[in-house]
Amino acid sequence: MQLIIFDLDGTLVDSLPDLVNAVNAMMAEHQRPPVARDVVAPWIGRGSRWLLQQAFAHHGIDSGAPDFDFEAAFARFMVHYANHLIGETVLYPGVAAALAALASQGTRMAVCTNKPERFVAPLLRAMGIEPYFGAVLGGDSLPLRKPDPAPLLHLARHFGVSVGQCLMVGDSRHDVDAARAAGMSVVGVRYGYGGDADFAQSPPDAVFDSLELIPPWLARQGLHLATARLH
Ligand SMILES: O=C(O)COP(=O)(O)O
Ligand SMILES: [Mg+2]
Repeated sequence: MQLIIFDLDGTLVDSLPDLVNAVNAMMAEHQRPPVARDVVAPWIGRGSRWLLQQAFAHHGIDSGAPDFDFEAAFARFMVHYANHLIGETVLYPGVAAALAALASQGTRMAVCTNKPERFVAPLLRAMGIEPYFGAVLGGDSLPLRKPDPAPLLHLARHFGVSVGQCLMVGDSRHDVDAARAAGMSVVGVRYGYGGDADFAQSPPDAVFDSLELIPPWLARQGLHLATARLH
């Protein structure tokens, strides 16, 4: 693989506690009780607007109603998330080691997340992994976001590689759907927010419990391809 494109939330970082803190700061502003982490988890992966809409809907608030100022609420949510960006967020086990192993093999890497772009570089920097990535796209970097293939195709073009030379790594069906639509290979991580339920709907080529299993899997794939070429 020439380029590995990583999803962020649920794949590289466990940002659920901070996203929940931001959601619940919003709920408090709207006189609603906090939402539990396991309720919020499946709402992550389709972008911040969708996450906020789900939280309002959970408490019976129609954020699409004509008299509801969703843009004002979204702006408040962005302020809360900026305040909670790196409070409790951590790298998943094995991420640092896997990125180091891939970088040492000369693999180029990028991040494609639906999280708003302004948060992505500060978060990667705080986690100590920013230097690994040659490009980063957020959910508002382009007119279309995952599951649309546009950001993945944009990254392939940016690096000057074909889609057949790209691997997407993600935790949700939106990652799988985007990769399939782009014509890229895709593997899933089971520990994130989509999990087996998402992968049953949109099956990746392989599913792993740790990113550390990806470099040896890639090596085996390379071996298989080489063997196939010999025959
Ligand atoms: O939905 C989000 O805001 C982020 O999601 P992603 O990093 O999993 O794309
Ligand atoms: Mg994700």
